[in-house]
Amino acid sequence: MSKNSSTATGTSVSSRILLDAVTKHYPGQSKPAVDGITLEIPAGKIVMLVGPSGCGKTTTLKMINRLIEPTEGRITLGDEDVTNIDGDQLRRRMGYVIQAGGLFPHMTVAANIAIVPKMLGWSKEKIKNRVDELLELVSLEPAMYRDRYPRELSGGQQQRVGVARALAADPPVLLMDEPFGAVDPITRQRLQDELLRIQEEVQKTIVFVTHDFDEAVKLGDWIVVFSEGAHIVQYDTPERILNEPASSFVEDFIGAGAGLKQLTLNRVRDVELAEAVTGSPGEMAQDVLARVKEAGDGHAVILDENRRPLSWPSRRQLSRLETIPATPDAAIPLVTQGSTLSDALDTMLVSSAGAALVTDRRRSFVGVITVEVVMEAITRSRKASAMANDNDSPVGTNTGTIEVQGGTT
Ligand SMILES: Nc1ncnc2c1ncn2[C@@H]1O[C@H](COP(=O)(O)OP(=O)(O)OP(=O)(O)O)[C@@H](O)[C@H]1O
Repeated sequence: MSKNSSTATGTSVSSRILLDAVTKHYPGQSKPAVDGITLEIPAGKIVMLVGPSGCGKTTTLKMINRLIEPTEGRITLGDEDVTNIDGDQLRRRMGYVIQAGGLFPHMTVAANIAIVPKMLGWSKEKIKNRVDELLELVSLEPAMYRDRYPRELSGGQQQRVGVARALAADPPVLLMDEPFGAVDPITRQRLQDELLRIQEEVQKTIVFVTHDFDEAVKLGDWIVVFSEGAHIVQYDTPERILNEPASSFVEDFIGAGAGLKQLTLNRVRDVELAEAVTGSPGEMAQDVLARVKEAGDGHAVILDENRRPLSWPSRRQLSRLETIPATPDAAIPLVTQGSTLSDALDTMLVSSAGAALVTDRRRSFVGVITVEVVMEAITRSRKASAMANDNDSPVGTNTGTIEVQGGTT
């Protein structure tokens, strides 16, 4: 549901973007890289641009913030034609995130995030508060990270700072070009989950380029499948693209296992979790073991004082302990309520536990998800016809100027 109103981190109103018969012809190229595209990006939604290499995704994205000038056509943001306004000014209103965050190596994390607010002449106090607020938003402890340099961060942390920087001046639009392309699959999964959580709070209009169809299904409210020349082969919801691919081109692009990909559409919070016996550090292990036996369980979840999972010992491990240690076990399979069932399944398979611990937004324990529950969900989503209401489908064609329909949302 898009809210389109004031947000948790600012007061800007999201805006619809419209590319109206936009063409990009690079000098010396025989064919246009983008061929007369008309594309509506609804306000407050995530629209994913996917397609084979060289089909014109990045060119389309960069024309929106005028890093690339269109050869023909018009682009509007809300009611405003932005084709002729100053490019620098426009880019302050559109956050831009690229692979590896694109951070300036000689500037601290705080200085990187503060670039646009400084240009806008904010006071030192306001900038400092905003930097800390954004670091919190992207799950980086401000006191620990604000004075570090990019080289002192992991790839995933750099990417988070990149997102924080793009959000700094609370722009209505975020443009993201393969932002998670350079990180390992587990970090990528976390960053995707975080983006979805942040989007729940900030409700931006997001255009996101990716090579990865699974990423498109997971993040997109809408997906545009391009062929060469940014020709729109299908512009639809992830459900409908999976269930009713418009052509064999789209089918090939989806690849094998469309049924399994449906799992990307369901989240852990949508399924029933199992309860678990819990224990605390310092308790007698035999007391915890007795509770595990009484409940007929195989394991106990050890929680810290904030109910965050520390470890997940089995009966056998408990029987070897005297008191429960406070040592965290980095290898326990953990997912959040916002994780997709597909990611949950991956986590379980990697850990071979056949189950994973589920935490909420504050990382507190809420229950256990099992492989059985995920398998049931696969059966259910196969049966469910994913016929979403298509009245609100945004416009996407390559056939010339469209009539602009009602308002900015
Ligand atoms: N500066 C340029 N000059 C000439 N041709 C270009 C330029 N930039 C891109 N192109 C061409 O335009 C087409 C579209 O490129 P674009 O980078 O938009 O594709 P893409 O879909 O983002 O590709 P990828 O997924 O590989 O990043 C390609 O054929 C590319 O070779």
